[in-house]
Amino acid sequence: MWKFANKIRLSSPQMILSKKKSATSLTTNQRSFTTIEGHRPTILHKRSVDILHDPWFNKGTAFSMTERDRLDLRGLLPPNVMTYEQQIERFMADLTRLEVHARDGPSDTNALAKWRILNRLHDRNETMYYKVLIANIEEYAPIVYTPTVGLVCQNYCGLYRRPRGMYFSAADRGEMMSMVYNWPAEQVDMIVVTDGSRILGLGDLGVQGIGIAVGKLDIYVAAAGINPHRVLPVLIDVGTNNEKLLKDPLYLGLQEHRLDGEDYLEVIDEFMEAVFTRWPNVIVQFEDFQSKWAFKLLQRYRHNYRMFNDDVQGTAGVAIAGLLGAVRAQGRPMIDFPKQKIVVAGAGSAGIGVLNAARKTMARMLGNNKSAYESARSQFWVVDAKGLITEERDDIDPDAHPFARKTSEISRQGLREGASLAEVVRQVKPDVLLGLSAVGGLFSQEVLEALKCSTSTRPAIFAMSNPTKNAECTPEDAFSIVGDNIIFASGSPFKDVDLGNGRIGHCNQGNNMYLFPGIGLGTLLSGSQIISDGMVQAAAECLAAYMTEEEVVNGIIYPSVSRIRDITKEVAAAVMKESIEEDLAEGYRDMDARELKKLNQEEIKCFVKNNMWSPEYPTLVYKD
Ligand SMILES: NC(=O)C1=CN([C@@H]2O[C@H](COP(=O)(O)OP(=O)(O)OC[C@H]3O[C@@H](n4cnc5c(N)ncnc54)[C@H](O)[C@@H]3O)[C@@H](O)[C@H]2O)C=CC1
Ligand SMILES: CC(=O)C(=O)O
Ligand SMILES: [Mg+2]
Repeated sequence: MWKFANKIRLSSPQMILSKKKSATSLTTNQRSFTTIEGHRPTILHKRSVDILHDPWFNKGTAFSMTERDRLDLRGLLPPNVMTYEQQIERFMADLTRLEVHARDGPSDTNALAKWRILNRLHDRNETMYYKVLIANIEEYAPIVYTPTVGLVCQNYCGLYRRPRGMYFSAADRGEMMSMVYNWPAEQVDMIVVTDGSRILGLGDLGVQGIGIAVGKLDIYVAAAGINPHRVLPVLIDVGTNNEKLLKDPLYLGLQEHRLDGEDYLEVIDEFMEAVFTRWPNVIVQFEDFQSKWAFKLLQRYRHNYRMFNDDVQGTAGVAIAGLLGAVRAQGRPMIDFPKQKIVVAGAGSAGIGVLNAARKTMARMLGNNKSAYESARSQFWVVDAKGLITEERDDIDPDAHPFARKTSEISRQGLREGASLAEVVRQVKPDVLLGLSAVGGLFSQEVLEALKCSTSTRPAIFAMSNPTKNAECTPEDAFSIVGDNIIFASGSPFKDVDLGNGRIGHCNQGNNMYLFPGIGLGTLLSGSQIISDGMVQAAAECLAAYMTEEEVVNGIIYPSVSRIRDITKEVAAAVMKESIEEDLAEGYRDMDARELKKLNQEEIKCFVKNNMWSPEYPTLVYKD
């Protein structure tokens, strides 16, 4: 029997299959052994990701729940268990969709093919992957990040190959504290977590949203030099309200409607407790949670955990830097910012985040008192799906309430509750038109024509929604309709516009990628246990100050992506400095809080630079 057992230990399901096929040539004894063997388990000497990375044993999404528990795989795979047939169907569907994907892609028709090639390299050789990414960041950030990452998430169930990251689902309640130990890394510095409820401007993509967490962490490694062995993408699967995914037999997530209320909070609470128990110094970035939860979760956790919400806080910081750049581009000092009239289209997590931060920045410039705060409010007009938001609206969202225009004000301005964006722009003649609506083409010809009457010498257009097809307008339309003199920024990259006669209309990328890596790195290296408003503000001010006078006058208000590692280092140093000044810094490794306090600005920058990971092959030695 032991002899048999030893034989079986070396057997794989594939080997058993081949023995079965040639059963006719075996003796009766051997034949009956083969039949029994077919039902016997294959004994493994591996656990967890080592199994998933071994093509001999890997079953991918077909591991049953009991196997996942037995082999420490729970959480390492999408929650939906697939049959062999479904796996093949998914694979074949993906193969045949290849051409459609290429056509459906953004301006680069090969974008998805490039993503696949890069992804395969990522699976094979991380060092080489990040070397390629860092050296060609301008070319490949649009592939691993917006816009292509949006397409990847939309098609994730077809593209899914090797799992990357962890999945915590509503079905894992009560198990997360142990599941978290299935992740192979002893130390995790950075988690990006999403519940997939609002991926870029593409809506609820459920479990497929994990792609955005992977993409953001790629930027963390490339821009901030966070060690890739210490990052963890996480998808919390609480179901989906996307009816198409609920009906799709090949969908990899839970096929039930999203949890809500206390049930939802219980899941997120349990996840937070689990990851901070295993890795007390981890930083958690919340990403692409629908607005309904984005603010609530931020308030719930920000005072007790090292976390921030990128869409609310990172976007706000990037927008503030761009808005200040736009003031400078008009040839005015930044202190004139409180005089800017700003129309914002979109009052979700991103729009409201920007509005709150812009109002605070103005108020600080005006004296930081109650009247300054009130006066700053009157510089904003907010338009959402129902038009201009005023206090006359019945079901006004509490987060948008502070920006609802008063009836007396709007009647003076010839406006009304629900006025269209074009009407608002026509009447207000704003300095800035900023879109975070997720509605592609919202800045229509009519809206852009209306902006021609802006009272600004240099109107600014921020079409910040992602991915490319959700941008509120293209730079071509903006420059050709409003004029050559405008400032233009978009969330996803566009090419500069040729204005003729050797002149260029600069297309800036206004994306939170310029801040979140530095916020994360600065927090990590300071050892701050929370991320304060001051730290985020310091990051924004650093980005604003990064651009030279000459660049800004030429309409360049954000750095090129090729400089992202340098700007991230500066942002991280600014975040660290602020955390030291606020007495939040508890130190990192050998650098304790007292030592940190002794560092001057240059020394902080040097400390940051020295702690950024770079892709180099280490010398490897074997130790039992
Ligand atoms: N560039 C960047 O760094 C960032 C860009 N974003 C983008 O911002 C967009 C919005 O994100 P969230 O605020 O989280 O989404 P959300 O879904 O919470 O909010 C969208 C808002 O747009 C409004 N809206 C819808 N149709 C409209 C219309 N026709 N006119 C005016 N407003 C309209 C909605 O009423 C809602 O207030 C997404 O496309 C996202 O990709 C988000 C974060 C960062
Ligand atoms: C850039 C980003 O975070 C978003 O579009 O949601
Ligand atoms: Mg986001």
